[in-house]
Order: sequence, then C-alpha cells, then structure tokens
Amino acid sequence: MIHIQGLNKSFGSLQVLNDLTLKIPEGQATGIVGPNGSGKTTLIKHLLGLVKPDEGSIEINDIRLNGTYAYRKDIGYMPQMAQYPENMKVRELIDFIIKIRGEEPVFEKELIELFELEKEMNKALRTLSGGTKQKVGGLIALMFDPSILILDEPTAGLDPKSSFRFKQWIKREKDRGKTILLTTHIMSEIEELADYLVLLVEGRVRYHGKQSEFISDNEEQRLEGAVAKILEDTAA
Ligand SMILES: Nc1ncnc2c1ncn2[C@@H]1O[C@H](COP(=O)(O)OP(=O)(O)OP(=O)(O)O)[C@@H](O)[C@H]1O
Repeated sequence: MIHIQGLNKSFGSLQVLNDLTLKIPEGQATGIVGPNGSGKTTLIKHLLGLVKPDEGSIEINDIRLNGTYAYRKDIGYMPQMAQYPENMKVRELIDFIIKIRGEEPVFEKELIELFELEKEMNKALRTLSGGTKQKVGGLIALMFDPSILILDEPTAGLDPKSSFRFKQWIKREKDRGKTILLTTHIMSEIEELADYLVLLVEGRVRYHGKQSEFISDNEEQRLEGAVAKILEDTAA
C-alpha cells in the first residue's frame, strides 16, 4: 500500500501538487493520467525520494518516507527519460548496479531476451538509440523482481514488438501480485493494464477509483472519451 497524505509541492511560484491525498492499493495496477504538466512525474519522484514535499507525508508498505532509502529496494522504477553514465557499456552498468545492490538479479537473462538486448550489451550507453535506452531502463527496473513497479511512460519509445512483450510481462507481474503504478498518455495502455485510475488536473486529484466505473459514470465506451470529457468540462 502506498499512502499519500496532504502532499503539497511548489517549484518557485508554481504550485505543482495541491493537497494531494491518495491510497494506492497493494497488488493492483493503478494508472495515473492527466494533461502535460499536471504533476504525474513530480508525484512519482516524491515516491522515490527524488523530490522532497513542502508539506504532507508518504508511507510505502507502512514505512514513512523521511530521508531513509531502504524502502527503495522494494521499488522497480522505469523513468520517462533515463540518464546513464554515457561512457559506460550496458554490461558494465548492469554489473555495477548488481554490485552496489549486493544481490543477484532474478530475471536478468529473461529480460535481456525479452528486450532483445543481447547485441547491445557491449555498447556504450551514449551510442544507444532512445528506445534501446528505454529497454535498458526496463531491464534495470524489473530484474530484481521488486514488489512495487513504478513505470513513467514506459512504452513511449518502444517499438510495437517490444511494447507488446513488455505489456505481457507487466500483466504477468500483476497476476503475481505486484503493486503497479503507471503513467502514460496512451489511454488504451491504461485500459489494458490498470484496474484503478487516478486523474490529476493541475496537481489535484480529479478522480480516483475503478477505471471501469469512471468510463461508465461518464457514459463513454472508452477511457479516452471519458478523460477528454472531464478535461473539457474542467477547462470550460
Ligand atoms: N525541478 C523542477 N523545477 C521547476 N519546475 C518543475 C520541476 N519539475 C517539474 N516542474 C514543473 O512542474 C510541472 C509538472 O511537471 P511534471 O513533469 O510533474 O508533469 P507531468 O504531468 O509528468 O507532465 P507530462 O505529461 O508532460 O510528462 C510542470 O509545469 C513542470 O515544468
């Protein structure tokens, strides 16, 4: 369970998160959607301890985040745009992460196969295409079999085959009881993967509940139509 209570965050005069309270259920997949700049990535960075709140509290698996990072072992994070040491080779990066973590990965081989990274392992990270870097991010996020997966626009740069395979993997992880938090602008992906939906608008929770109820309550067939309806009403 991820419990976020009264979270406020401003960057200068811009209030990005506004009294945000959310309970993300354990063992379920939750999709976070919202317009560009609505605070999705900022929220995720709070969960990872990468950004400090101005006010409010976060608990993950009953541990209150207060500057300690041990809980991070339970989280696999796939960032929107991963930054890696440019001159390191993929193999060296993976070995480095295994060394600092001090444990063997559970799914390294399977994920290298899934993302077809075999031929990339001896290349420097600076030479990789954007999609290949994204795949390396997926490998790192998933290889230690963490109980919580936080995926920030994970398929944005992936080709259709990798995207399909990745989503199959995530569905399997969901069936294995993982807690999954996913942001994407691809509404069909949320429909495919998420049970619960959080709609953020200007750093506030506009909706939180079952995705199926959100669609039917808005008298739509598809998530995209229901989200568009709410955002048009909000702008009016
Ligand atoms: N470190 C920072 N310093 C100043 N402003 C920031 C910083 N990080 C984010 N912001 C601002 O906070 C707002 C929310 O950004 P955030 O990246 O959380 O949005 P998002 O919902 O993830 O957007 P997108 O859908 O475009 O990825 C934006 O206006 C952004 O410019």
